[in-house]
Amino acid sequence: MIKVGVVGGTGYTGVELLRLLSRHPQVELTAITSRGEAGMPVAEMFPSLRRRVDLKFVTPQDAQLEKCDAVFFATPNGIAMKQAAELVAAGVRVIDLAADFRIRDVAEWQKWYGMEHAAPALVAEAVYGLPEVNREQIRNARVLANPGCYPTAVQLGFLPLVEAGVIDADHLIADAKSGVSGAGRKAEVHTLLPEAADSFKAYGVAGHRHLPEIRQGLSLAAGRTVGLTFVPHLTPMIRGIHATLYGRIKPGIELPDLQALFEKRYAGEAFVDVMPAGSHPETRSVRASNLCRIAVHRPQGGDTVVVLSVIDNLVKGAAGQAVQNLNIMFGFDEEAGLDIVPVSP
Ligand SMILES: NC(=O)C1=CN([C@@H]2O[C@H](COP(=O)(O)OP(=O)(O)OC[C@H]3O[C@@H](n4cnc5c(N)ncnc54)[C@H](OP(=O)(O)O)[C@@H]3O)[C@@H](O)[C@H]2O)C=CC1
Ligand SMILES: CC(=O)N[C@@H](CCC(=O)OP(=O)(O)O)C(=O)O
Repeated sequence: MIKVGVVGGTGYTGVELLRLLSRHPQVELTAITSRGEAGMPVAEMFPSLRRRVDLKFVTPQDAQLEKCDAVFFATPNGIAMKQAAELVAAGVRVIDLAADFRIRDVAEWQKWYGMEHAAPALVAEAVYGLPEVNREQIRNARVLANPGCYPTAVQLGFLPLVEAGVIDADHLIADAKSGVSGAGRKAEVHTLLPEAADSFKAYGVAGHRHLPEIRQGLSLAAGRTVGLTFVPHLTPMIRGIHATLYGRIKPGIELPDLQALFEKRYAGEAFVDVMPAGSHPETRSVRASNLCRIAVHRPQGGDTVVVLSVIDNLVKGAAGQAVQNLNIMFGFDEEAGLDIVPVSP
């Protein structure tokens, strides 16, 4: 058993972590924080956790955190970077669900996130936690940068094509749609029911902070800087991301069987399901699970490959992937606590 803490236990990814960790056979939940609700029983705020989580919220400064083997930060950007060094020095392994350690180029991070980085040295040692790419490095990570939700869906969809060098890496297009829980639990006008329901809109077309993260991952896979157009959309659903990805087949190459390429790339991956040729995966088919379902198409046998990639933003896009990373870091079965059948409907 390992002792685990969660900083930010009142948010959407925080409560999702608690749902998953409370049924994890090798985890003892030890400290769950809230700045405003310290002292309140966790199950009073989240009755879904009654009989599962028998702790009260503590403040983010609570000494219990330093006694944990691992601490998750399910907090806004810019929080983990201030607390991680102290925890790491105390022997705690840190898993950040925010973006503090995702971008290797600190100046680039500061540009996109609009703040000064408090722990550049930890950025250098942090491991980017996309298990399907970095499993070996994740095993020894002291600081784990859990990928963003859009970056998970987009990278998993593009990777087989980019690694094989079969599409024009200068002109990748990712058209992605997210449910409203992607914006978190904090009160904001654009996530109010009358604002978000029965409507559909793009945002961040001029530049979204996930663009440099996706570009970094795909550039490493391609061995050169890729060109990417990324357009996120807000859809009136609660959970889920649907990414529709477009790539131009390089002229004059001998194109491999695309279905076989994807099946081979993800053979043995517990959480990536390559659907049969011709499929149209639904976000509903991964709801509440750590799965990414992918389908690859080549419409009319033309020069464009279309990949459809779906995840639950709160699970494979956040808390589930974070637990998957914890499992790898501590040598547990990678599926421990994550053997979940998606909820449908
Ligand atoms: N929602 C999603 O789909 C995804 C989210 N993420 C990332 O995960 C992180 C959490 O997201 P989400 O759960 O949606 O956010 P929420 O807004 O729902 O929750 C944020 C949590 O952080 C706590 N918190 C806020 N400020 C501080 C602070 N200064 N110190 C300590 N705790 C603080 C809040 O608790 P309290 O106020 O009670 O202290 C709350 O529990 C974010 O960085 C987000 O970008 C990543 C992938 C997907
Ligand atoms: C729908 C929605 O608002 N989604 C959020 C992205 C999700 C998120 O929390 O960002 P990180 O993965 O970087 O932590 C957004 O576009 O800002």
